[in-house]
Amino acid sequence: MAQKRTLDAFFTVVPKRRKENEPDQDAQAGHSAHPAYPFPIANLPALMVRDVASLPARPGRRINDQPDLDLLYFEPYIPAYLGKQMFDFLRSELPFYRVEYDIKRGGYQTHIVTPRWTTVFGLDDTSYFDAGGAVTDKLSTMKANDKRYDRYPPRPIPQCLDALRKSTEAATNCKFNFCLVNYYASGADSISFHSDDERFLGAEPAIASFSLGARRDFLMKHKAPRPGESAAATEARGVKLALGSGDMVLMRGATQSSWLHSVPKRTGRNQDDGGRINITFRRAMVKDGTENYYNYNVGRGPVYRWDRTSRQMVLWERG
Ligand SMILES: O=C(O)CCC(=O)C(=O)O
Ligand SMILES: [Fe+2]
Repeated sequence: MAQKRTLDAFFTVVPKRRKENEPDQDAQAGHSAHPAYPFPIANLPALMVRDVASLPARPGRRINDQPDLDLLYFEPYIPAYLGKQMFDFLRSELPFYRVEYDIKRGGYQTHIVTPRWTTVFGLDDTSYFDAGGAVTDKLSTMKANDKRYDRYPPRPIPQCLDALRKSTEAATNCKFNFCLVNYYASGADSISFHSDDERFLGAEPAIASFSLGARRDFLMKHKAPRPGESAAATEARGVKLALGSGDMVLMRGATQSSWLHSVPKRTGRNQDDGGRINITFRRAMVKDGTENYYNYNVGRGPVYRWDRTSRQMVLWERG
């Protein structure tokens, strides 16, 4: 019920719009525009783009001292001053969603309200955006025609996130075509134990995961061994990384197939330490990935946007 009260409160707040005579701080940098965006998304100012291009701030440290675990931990990847700027920028400029869906759990239909704000950009490896922004099939170079793209028209990764994607590709030797963003407004927002091992990512997917803003615990535990599998896995200890602003964890190899990860809720004194943004870069190989990511990170509900005055996500109304 707390969830419902919070949502009702959001509906009553109308986002503030820039007045005609107020300077647009992004005027010089411009915007990323696409018909599938709910609104144009501001570009990162040139100075920030320059700074992002010089990352990572530190080399990554390998963590592979446990069965099937292969992490590369950059602590940090983004220095504090830039992490703060990026946190404020992305929270203010991106469209966010509070996705709801129904699942069957233990024979019962359950309604899920995703316990965090989400948004997603990208397109799987079978297609690309042509110069005009049209989703185009790689093989035929014709406009892609597939029902999996119809429900949620794919959105190109905006410049403000693409700068970091390029840096991450260079630092990791991996390719990424998707960018998922989570915003945890407080300790009440969370992600439960799961693995990102969907078939559409292919075998041994590499996922780069950035933290900005409040420090939150990132917990990992080994999956139960499947029948006939070595019991060595059961000897694995849990992993706890207290991820700070600017940190990046690359999860690769057998990590997704063998381990679960979560960001648990925080209660008591730590609940209101401020928001946290998580950015993950991934590579979806096939169209099912595009459909799945938009379904669970954009969905069919309303768009929200950060309001600097009331300091909360408010319903965004086209206008
Ligand atoms: O917020 C995080 O650090 C983790 C997010 C995550 O696991 C996911 O989006 O799949
Ligand atoms: Fe995950």
